[in-house]
Amino acid sequence: MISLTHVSTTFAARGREPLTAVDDVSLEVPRGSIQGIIGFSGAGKSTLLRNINLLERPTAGTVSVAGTELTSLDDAALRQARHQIGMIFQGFNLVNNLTVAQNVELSLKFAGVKDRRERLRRAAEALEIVDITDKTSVYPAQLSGGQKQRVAIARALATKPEVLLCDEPTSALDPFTTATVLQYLADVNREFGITVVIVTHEMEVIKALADNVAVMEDGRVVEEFPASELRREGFNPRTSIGKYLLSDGIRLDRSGERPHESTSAPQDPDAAQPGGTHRSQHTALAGSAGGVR
Ligand SMILES: Nc1ncnc2c1ncn2[C@@H]1O[C@H](COP(=O)(O)OP(=O)(O)OP(=O)(O)O)[C@@H](O)[C@H]1O
Repeated sequence: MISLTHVSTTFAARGREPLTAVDDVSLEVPRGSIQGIIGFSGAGKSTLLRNINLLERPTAGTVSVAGTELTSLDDAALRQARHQIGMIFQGFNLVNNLTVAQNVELSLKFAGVKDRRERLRRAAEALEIVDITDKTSVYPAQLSGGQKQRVAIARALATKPEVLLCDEPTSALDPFTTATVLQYLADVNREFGITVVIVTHEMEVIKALADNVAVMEDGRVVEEFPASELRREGFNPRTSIGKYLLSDGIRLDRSGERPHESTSAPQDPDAAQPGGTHRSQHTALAGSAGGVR
């Protein structure tokens, strides 16, 4: 369904060293599956996600979605093809001076649905999918974070996309609301067969939702595995960053020792514990992957 072949994205700014955010990534996402992309801050996850709908055009490589090679399309054809790809963001990106219904209707307007009644009907239908029909006339400021994300999901679904790209969709939400939003994403994947790609730094999100996992570091996909592996006892990710991401969340060093910084990735994060070595992994990873949230 989604096929990335040798995709690279380099940002070049005058007076600065070019920065390769995505470095020669090839990835296949099967139709109807949920692909998780995980990695530390700065690993290139968001850039790779934005490469899929060409919100960020890769500097090299090809991107195909549903059999169409997006990287070969002209601007008009690309605008049309993008209607097959919905996207939601960490910050929801709703238009504050439009009501909930108008926010969803706007995406249909952009998609070229000319008839207003048809737009309103489809907006209501999309809002029903995420059970938020009681809020159609309110403004985003009157909604909770979880409600805003549900409206954003409705807006993304209104054009009946085949693919839904999710950029840290639950990072701004509490755990309970996170579970609710993930449930809606799981439901739309199952009910409508929508292929989902979700970027997150939260392993819990990957465990709950993904079928397949890609681990990114320094712009590269360094490891891929089926998410079911995460539930298998004895599963041991191949790379140190994969192992680290599997570890049990935040553990603070209370020893008072402050190991000197290393710029290389840890060799054996399983060995982290307790009293000192863990922080050195944080600093080591911060050096190699741009920091840990
Ligand atoms: N438009 C841009 N111009 C220049 N550099 C950029 C741009 N967008 C991203 N970068 C850089 O590319 C690298 C990868 O960024 P990206 O946002 O893709 O990482 P990420 O893994 O999604 O991080 P986070 O989890 O913090 O969002 C970072 O070093 C970032 O500063």
